[in-house]
Amino acid sequence: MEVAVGVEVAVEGLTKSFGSQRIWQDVTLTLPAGEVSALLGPSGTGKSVFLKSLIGLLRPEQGSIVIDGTDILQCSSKELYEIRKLFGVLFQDGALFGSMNLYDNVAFPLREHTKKSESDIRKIVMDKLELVGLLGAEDKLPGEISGGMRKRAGLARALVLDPQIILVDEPDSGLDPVRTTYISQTLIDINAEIDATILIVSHNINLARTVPDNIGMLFRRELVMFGPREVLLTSDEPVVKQFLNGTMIGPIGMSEEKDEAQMAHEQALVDAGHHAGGVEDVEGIVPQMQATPGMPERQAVGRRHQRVRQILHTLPESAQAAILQSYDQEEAAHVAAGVPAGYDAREDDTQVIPVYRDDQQYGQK
Ligand SMILES: Nc1ncnc2c1ncn2[C@@H]1O[C@H](COP(=O)(O)OP(=O)(O)OP(=O)(O)O)[C@@H](O)[C@H]1O
Repeated sequence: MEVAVGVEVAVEGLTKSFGSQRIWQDVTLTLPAGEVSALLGPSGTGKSVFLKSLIGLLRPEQGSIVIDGTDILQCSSKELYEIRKLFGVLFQDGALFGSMNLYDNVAFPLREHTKKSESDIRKIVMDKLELVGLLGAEDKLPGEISGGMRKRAGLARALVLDPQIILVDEPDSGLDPVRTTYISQTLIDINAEIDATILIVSHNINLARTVPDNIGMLFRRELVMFGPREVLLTSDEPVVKQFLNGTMIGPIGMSEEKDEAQMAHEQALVDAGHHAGGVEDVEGIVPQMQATPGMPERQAVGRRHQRVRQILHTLPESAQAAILQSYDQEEAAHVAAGVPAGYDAREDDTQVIPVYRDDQQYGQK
């Protein structure tokens, strides 16, 4: 089945400062077209700044961001305006207009950027409100609904122009774990349906381990790693390991920087039986969320597996074994669910995009 693939976002050597404060430097990564990626990192590492840079709301002083053949740091404001139409963005608080009801909020981009009739607009708005589970709430004002509903309304609005790239800033902030999972499911379903390229910024471990195809990690002003979930979830890189397990043991401290003495002290406490926090017992490759039954097969999974198979031999042996085992389990689950065998065996799939240009993306600097 030929499915349109979303747009790749290629970031190279990106550096951003505010005055003398360096936020991050030399960030290089490619968001593979049509896949879901997540950018993680402790609070304050500049994840939101990165997201805003991708749509040209903030201007990094060095590097390039190439979207659909255009470097948005070099292009004219007219070209940037066109590129922005490819995006749908969900900001942390939903960024709704407080004086407009949900219907008008969601209809806003259609009225602003298209010449569609009000009856066409109604169809699209109701469709998106249904997708995020807000049918019946169209007349409510943002101030009258919960944070989770505001977030879902923000998502509906981000989707009305059929974006090819969807940016989501902390979908979980202010939401309980169940609502967070519903939002995650919606994002996975949208990816299955329209193959959009999605970037989620978050520090939610659960989301990071179960939702994205690719994971990136910002720490101490650097992109520590960026690559397929299988690679990050089996990584021995201390920052990645600590973050994905949410423990106190590792380089990340309360105030981000931690010295050797502090690390040794904490390790000694844990060796003596103190609980380091976190969820260590579920290390490794946990199953990824799947599209809701009845949705199209998520094409991103096959493309990602193909890419990982190409670099498998470069990974530690234990990681290779864990990855192959996880693929076998996924395949078995699919067969059990009635999906035809061979779903991942697309060695000759011409849709696979050679995305990665250097080893840095896998943290092998
Ligand atoms: N417009 C701005 N002007 C000056 N400094 C800014 C601006 N926007 C962000 N910063 C600074 O950049 C740093 C990174 O902020 P950012 O919000 O991107 O972090 P984050 O990783 O998203 O954090 P969190 O997970 O807590 O939301 C912070 O020190 C912040 O104060």
